Amino acid sequence: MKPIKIGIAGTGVVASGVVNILKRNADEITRRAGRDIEVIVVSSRTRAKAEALVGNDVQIVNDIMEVARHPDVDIVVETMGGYEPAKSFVLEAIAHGKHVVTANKALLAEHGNEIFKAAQDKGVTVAFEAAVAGGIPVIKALREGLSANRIEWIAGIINGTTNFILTQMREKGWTFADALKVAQELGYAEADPTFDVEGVDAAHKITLMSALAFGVPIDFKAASIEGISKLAAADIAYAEKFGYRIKLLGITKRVSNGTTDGIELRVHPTLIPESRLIANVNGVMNAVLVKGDAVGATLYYGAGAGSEPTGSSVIADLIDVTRTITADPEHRVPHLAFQPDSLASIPMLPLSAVKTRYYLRLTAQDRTGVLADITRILANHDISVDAMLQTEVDDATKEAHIVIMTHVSQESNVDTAVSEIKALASITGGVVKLRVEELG
Ligand SMILES: NC(=O)C1=CN([C@@H]2O[C@H](COP(=O)(O)OP(=O)(O)OC[C@H]3O[C@@H](n4cnc5c(N)ncnc54)[C@H](OP(=O)(O)O)[C@@H]3O)[C@@H](O)[C@H]2O)C=CC1
Ligand SMILES: N[C@@H](CCO)C(=O)O
Repeated sequence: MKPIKIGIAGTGVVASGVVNILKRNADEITRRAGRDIEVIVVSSRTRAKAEALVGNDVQIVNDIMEVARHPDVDIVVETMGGYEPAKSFVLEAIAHGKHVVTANKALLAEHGNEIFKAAQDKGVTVAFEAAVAGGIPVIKALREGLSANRIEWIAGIINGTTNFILTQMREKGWTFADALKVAQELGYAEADPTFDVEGVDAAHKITLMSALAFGVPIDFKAASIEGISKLAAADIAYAEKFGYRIKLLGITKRVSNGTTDGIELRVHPTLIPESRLIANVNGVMNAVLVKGDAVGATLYYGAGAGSEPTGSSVIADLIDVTRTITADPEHRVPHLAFQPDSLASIPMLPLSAVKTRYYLRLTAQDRTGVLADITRILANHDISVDAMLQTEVDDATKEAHIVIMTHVSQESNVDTAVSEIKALASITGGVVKLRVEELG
């Protein structure tokens, strides 16, 4: 059979992984795909960079649209990142009847509904395994392996950069800034690393997984997002005293009971019992826990970023698309796991509706009655205390830290209680509030 012809936009970290693996594992890939997969054109604004990657036998163009419109290309690979020109490039390629493989979660979280609709209308596929959790085939698991299940929840460490930073800070005492710099040097971070550290990248990924899990349209605006930039080393240490590790988690949950029906979609630093496997996922590694009603909890683990791990996912998509390229579009796996005319309209729940356990850290003056005031306020808002610790009073400031672990409480009640606690004269600093997930 004649080779499948590929055009790649971008010559960066991910594109390099794709090109290098395609060269190194050409035989294995052909045996799996049933035909050769051949890169025939790449775009680059720096010709020398592209030549160093693909040599002289591959066409190199300056204008990405030449890749999108190339008459011989069957599948385009979008590895530029960002919203534009990536969106125009992908839509142009679809309009020209090309299948698309992309690693761009930002693009799909913001514009995926429009892009998948355009692809469906044109009868082409947009594949995006590399967009979520780097080298871990979790999109495949959600779309295919778990398709018998009602998915109950997903919780994942889905940003390699922040997990790398948290690990280096905890294990090696690195500063946040140093750890981020190394993550950038290793090619893990986004072009704008605030997407990583402020939780936006994880929110893009959990938004895509939420749509796949629950059969709803992609709704990035519904995500509540909190990153790790304000996380204090003191809270990492106190959490450990209670037997917990702090990880940046993306969480999506279907809540369906007598009083609430909807989907939670959130990213925030989270306390996880240190006995859980996922609490021990370190460095750039990612892990995604998926709870299905039939299968129970399943865990997917692997490198969440980096050139070849991400290239591995891109090529898996290339092979998948190659295998189905001649299939009737109706018989391909739907983009969002559910048939496009079967997407449901389920409300997205606000953060105030979340019910979980909470970690609170207060800085208080050493005054009689302060603990009584705090516990009275918590009790008034239906929040019961599971455990508490108080540090020794600092001689200089006459302040101590009070750390409280609550039982399951409602976020809106906790927020009201926190405002009242902050207003107490004896509370001198802010109140740190972190969520706890048992993930049992
Ligand atoms: N790095 C990683 O570990 C992972 C990255 N991803 C995603 O993969 C995508 C690419 O990431 P990565 O490879 O790290 O990014 P890089 O910055 O390393 O590479 C991006 C490439 O895209 C090209 N490019 C960027 N902007 C433009 C533009 N305006 N016009 C034309 N070409 C452009 C550049 O090519 P040139 O300079 O040659 O023109 C550059 O080589 C992103 O969506 C990212 O989120 C997903 C999973 C993991
Ligand atoms: N910046 C992302 C790349 C992989 O999506 C991360 O660190 O996880």
